[in-house]
Amino acid sequence: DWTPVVKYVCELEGDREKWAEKEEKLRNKVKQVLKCDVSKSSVLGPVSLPQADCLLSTLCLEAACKDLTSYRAALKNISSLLKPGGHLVMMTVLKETYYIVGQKRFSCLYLEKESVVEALSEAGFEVQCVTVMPKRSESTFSDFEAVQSLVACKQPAE
Ligand SMILES: C[S@@+](CC[C@H](N)C(=O)[O-])C[C@H]1O[C@@H](n2cnc3c(N)ncnc32)[C@H](O)[C@@H]1O
Repeated sequence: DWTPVVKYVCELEGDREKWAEKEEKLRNKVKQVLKCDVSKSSVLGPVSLPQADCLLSTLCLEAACKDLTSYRAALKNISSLLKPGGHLVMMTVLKETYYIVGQKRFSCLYLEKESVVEALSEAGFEVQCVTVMPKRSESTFSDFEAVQSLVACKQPAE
C-alpha cells in the first residue's frame, strides 16, 4: 500500500496534487503483486523473475528484521532480484523502535545512517546518494527521528 508513504511525502513537500498524480501513474504501471519474504534467500518463494534494473523498498527492511545480522541478510536476499549494475532505491526510518497502525503496535529495528550504509556495502552495493530528512514535528504513531532515502548500485560479482 503506497498511500502512507505518498501522504507522508506530500506533507513534506506540501504539493499534494503533484504526488497524487505520481501515485496514480505508478499504480497504473503495476502488472502483478507477489508475496515476498525478505528473510528467505528465495524472497519470492517458488516464483522466479528475470533480474530487474531497479528495486524499490520503502520502510520495509527495518520492520522485517529483528537485528543487524538479519538486516544484512535481507539486503543480500533482495539483491538477488536485481541485475548487477541495477539500482536499489530505498527509504528507511532512522532511530525508530516502534510504529503504530490502527490499534496495533509493531517493533522496528533501530538504525542509524552509518549502519545502513555499511550493511549495503557489505551486501555488495555502492551507495550513490543518501538524503536524511529529520522529523519536522512530533509523531503520535512512531518514535522515528528521520527518514533516509538512498540510491545504491549493485556491484558486479568479483
Ligand atoms: C512499515 S510497513 C511499510 C509498508 C509500505 N512498504 C510502505 O512504505 O508504506 C512494513 C512492511 O514490511 C512488511 N514486512 C514485514 N516482514 C516482512 C518480511 N519478512 N518480508 C517482506 N515484507 C515484510 C510488512 O508486511 C509491512 O507491509
